[in-house]
Amino acid sequence: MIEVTDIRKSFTVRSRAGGLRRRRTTVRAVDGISFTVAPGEFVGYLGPNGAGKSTTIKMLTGILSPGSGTVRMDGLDPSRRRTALARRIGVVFGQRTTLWWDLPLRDSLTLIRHLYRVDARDHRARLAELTDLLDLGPFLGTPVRQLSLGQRMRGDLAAALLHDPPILVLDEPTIGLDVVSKATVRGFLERVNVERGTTILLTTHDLGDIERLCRRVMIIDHGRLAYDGDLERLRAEVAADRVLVVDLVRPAPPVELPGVAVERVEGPRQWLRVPRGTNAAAVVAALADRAEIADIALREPDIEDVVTRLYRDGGLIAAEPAG
Ligand SMILES: Nc1ncnc2c1ncn2[C@@H]1O[C@H](COP(=O)(O)OP(=O)(O)OP(=O)(O)O)[C@@H](O)[C@H]1O
Repeated sequence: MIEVTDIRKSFTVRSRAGGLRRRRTTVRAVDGISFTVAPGEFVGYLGPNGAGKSTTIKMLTGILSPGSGTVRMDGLDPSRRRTALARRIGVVFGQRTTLWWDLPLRDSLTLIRHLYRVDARDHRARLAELTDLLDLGPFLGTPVRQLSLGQRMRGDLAAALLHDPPILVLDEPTIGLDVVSKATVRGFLERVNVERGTTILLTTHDLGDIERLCRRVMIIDHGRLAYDGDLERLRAEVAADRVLVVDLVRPAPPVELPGVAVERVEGPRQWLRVPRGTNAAAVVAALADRAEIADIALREPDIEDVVTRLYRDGGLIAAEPAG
């Protein structure tokens, strides 16, 4: 169980304000966030760059203390009980590894057994299981520095789960992975969640991760929760529109078509928002009557669109408990 109550964290940033003068500004990285993740839930944590995701994750894992508010991970306060917490949670940061760079993967995993004081027999059984699920066998003897990104990520997942923690926190676990490695990692995470009942909080920019794995999503922007609820409801209410990216032969004023809003114009390129229920082919045909088209592409909404739209429209969907 993860319980977060009104956490906040600000950073003071110094910048040059011209000449020798320096300006201090305060960045409210996390600005009053509350949520609960029940045991066995698999929740996606999304938001645009700089929204406050990593800062939240750092507070959940005890790397940073909240400026105010409380965090309880399986009942523990992460910033005060880091050692006890380490045995109850697994953490994976896609951008860096917890493995020892020069050691073969197997030795890294053995060291982790000692760190977490896992019983030797339990360790053997768990390692065998994880080796099988993540197909680690072919590279257990390879030094971590020689592993591909996908292999290393599988090694990191094994390291995070060797001590069988009830909670797993993942920060961009599929970043940079190819399609096959992504599928392996996603399939593995799904099994861990379903078969072991592990509670998982997943931060990602990859909507594919979310679609495959999470029923509930939380979206953060400017340090606040903009949405907390069902993925399907979010898609239906917010991400309904698609965007037609049109390259005209010559720059032109924003095209006027019924029901279609021009979002952006850059030289000959225009971005047209096509609402759900509007036939994109009919829009293209109407457009072709008015202007000469050089190229056209239809873009499905991605996470950034969803978040941008949530804010552009000003009407945040009220946060609601998962259900
Ligand atoms: N140590 C720090 N010192 C100063 N400012 C920081 C620090 N860490 C984060 N910030 C600022 O806090 C805000 C939130 O950053 P955070 O890393 O939590 O965002 P994020 O959602 O994880 O972004 P990304 O998707 O780019 O990883 C940003 O404006 C960032 O510049």
